[in-house]
Amino acid sequence: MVTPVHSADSVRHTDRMWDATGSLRTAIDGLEFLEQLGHGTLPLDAFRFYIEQDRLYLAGYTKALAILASRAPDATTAAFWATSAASAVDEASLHEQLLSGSALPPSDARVEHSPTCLGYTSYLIATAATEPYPVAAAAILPCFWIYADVAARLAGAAQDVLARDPEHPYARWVSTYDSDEFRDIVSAARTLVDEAADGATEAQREAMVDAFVIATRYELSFWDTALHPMPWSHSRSAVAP
Ligand SMILES: Cc1ncc(CO)c(N)n1
Repeated sequence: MVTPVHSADSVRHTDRMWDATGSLRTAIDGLEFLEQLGHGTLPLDAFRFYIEQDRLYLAGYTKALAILASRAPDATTAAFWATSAASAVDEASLHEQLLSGSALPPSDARVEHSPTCLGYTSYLIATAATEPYPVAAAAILPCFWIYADVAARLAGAAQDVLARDPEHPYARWVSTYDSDEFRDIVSAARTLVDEAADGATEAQREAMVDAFVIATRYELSFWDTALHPMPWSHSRSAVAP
């Protein structure tokens, strides 16, 4: 029997990637933003800022997924990433509805990427375009997995919010990501990343862990900076007429 190169143990490479983010995930679990989101006590303007940034994020994420699709090893894998790109557009239209509806305070300020949002989307697009396919796939995985993990934990608290107000925008956020449908997608994405790891070199497998850690750090920062903004050191108005 031919033994595959990496079958010396049965630990999935995505488990190793997950374990490497242990301390970041502990920090995510303790985020005030998520605690308040789950309990419905998050200030509406912080949620609006998050949704505005996430709309910009989703535009970049869609492109990163489309690039990843073009680099996939076979048509089925390409179709999975391309379908995810299309789903991100649907997700963005939900954001659009939220922002134009009356649930959130109106804002006429011109929205530009926060440093975290621009850093994250630029990182995903650059990695999808220029890194080996297994590393590019690993970088995109936290977007799926961390969201499902967080939403599952927030679901209990959100039940209470939903019971009080079935239309609450925060409850809708949790139910989008804490769903069987989304869990199945996360599981399929994980399988594809494990398959990519099976065919990767040892150096690429290490780079996969690094990419997963970097993207998880951005996930943490994305929520954190919605409540505790880390704006550009100079605003646009300081340089533009
Ligand atoms: C920052 C971020 N990561 C992941 C998702 C899930 O698509 C999202 N909407 N936003």
